[in-house]
Amino acid sequence: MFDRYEAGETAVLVHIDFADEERREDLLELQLLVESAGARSVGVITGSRRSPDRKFFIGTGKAEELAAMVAATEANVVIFNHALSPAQERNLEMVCQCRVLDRTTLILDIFAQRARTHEGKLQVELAQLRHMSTRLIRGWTHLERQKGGIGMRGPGETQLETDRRLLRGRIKNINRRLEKVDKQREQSRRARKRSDLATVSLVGYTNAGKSTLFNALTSSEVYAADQLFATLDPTLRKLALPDGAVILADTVGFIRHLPHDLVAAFKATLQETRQAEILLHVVDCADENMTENFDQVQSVLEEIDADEITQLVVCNKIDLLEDFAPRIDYNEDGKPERVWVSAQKRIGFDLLLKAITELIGEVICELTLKIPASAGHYLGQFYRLDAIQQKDYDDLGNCILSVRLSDADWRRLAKQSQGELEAFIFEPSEVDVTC
Ligand SMILES: Nc1nc2c(ncn2[C@@H]2O[C@H](COP(=O)(O)OP(=O)(O)OP(=O)(O)O)[C@@H](O)[C@H]2O)c(=O)[nH]1
Repeated sequence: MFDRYEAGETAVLVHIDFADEERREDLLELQLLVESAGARSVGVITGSRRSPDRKFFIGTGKAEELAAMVAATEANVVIFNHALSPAQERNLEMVCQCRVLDRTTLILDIFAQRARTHEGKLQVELAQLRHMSTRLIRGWTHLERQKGGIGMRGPGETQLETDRRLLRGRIKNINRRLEKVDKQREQSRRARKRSDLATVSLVGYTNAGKSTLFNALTSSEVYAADQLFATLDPTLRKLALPDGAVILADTVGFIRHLPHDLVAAFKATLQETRQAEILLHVVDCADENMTENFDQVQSVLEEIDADEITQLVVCNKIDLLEDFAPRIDYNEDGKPERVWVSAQKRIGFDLLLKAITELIGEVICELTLKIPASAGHYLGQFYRLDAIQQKDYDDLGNCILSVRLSDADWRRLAKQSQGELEAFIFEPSEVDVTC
């Protein structure tokens, strides 16, 4: 990280307080993000507004104040804690005479630095290219083009100079390669399902301690660092439980207002989350923004249709709380709801494994359905989930289907069918089955 500081990327940060909760960001988090990107903050401009100014996002007076601070500090980049329109970026660059980046570009840059696998790199490149394509029209020529620096790193950095036609070609090419990787991933997921091991996916706000927990539980060496988004690619390991085993998946850290392009680009990674039987939602219980971060993660989970999956909240970093012993909190149905641990100090792991074991028994559902020929389209849905254990037909042409799938998948399908699938549940002994 130090060589990045030596590279001398100095930034003036701009943070505006909005009354509107939807637009509100956290200044401390921006500072962490900037640090994670390897830059050094040399000044901060703050203010409050009802809504963004069309031309500069901040008002004209603030824009002048910003330009003066850039000149005084000799900063080489301005970073906004908000999403800017291409026109606002261009106008601000004219006034400040330096590069101006928005929050999306900053997050994409961090992702570009951290991506480790082929798939992760492709996903980041795709998101960067999409973001860039909205900004290609602007007059870059008035600014000195330096190689490197925030927003210019990563696989897509040379693409700014290419025309839209080339950019579109590149996007198409990446999409094709990603589709291929996606298929391979799907195959390995199916193989995993066949092995009958449930998948437990770690989710959580960035820096909550997922990778540390993943490493400690599986004794592997996934990159864990006190930087945001140290994890970008899902990593899978077998985790032994007191009676059995599960697949543990480490996934990307979430953040509020995760750029939409990024959610789209990371679809495959998040898909891993969607298909898990249990989510371990890791929270940093020593962080004062704990509740807010928790809600942000929940809303991303909703967005990717993963909010129906059974969750166990892992309250991590209890070593930072005073006099705190590990424990399991149960809900009124007697199911484990929260476990208090320290991933770094390896405290409370026995309780965590106990809680996962207790939940695993509840999350797989096995059913037999009698599906009439007229509702044959449901079969494809079970095939796609690789949930079919046995398939027979009775004399009337009804399909007698034994399925094994996660409780969350079943609930999702049942909801989509508006109750029809539930009406097909039956006891096999009721009919005379002929193969
Ligand atoms: N004190 C303390 N620090 C912890 C604990 N667990 C993790 N950390 C620290 O928290 C920081 C973030 O941990 P990571 O495991 O990289 O977090 P992550 O959730 O994987 O982060 P992303 O990759 O950004 O999503 C690191 O500096 C860890 O050493 C803990 O139990 N106690």
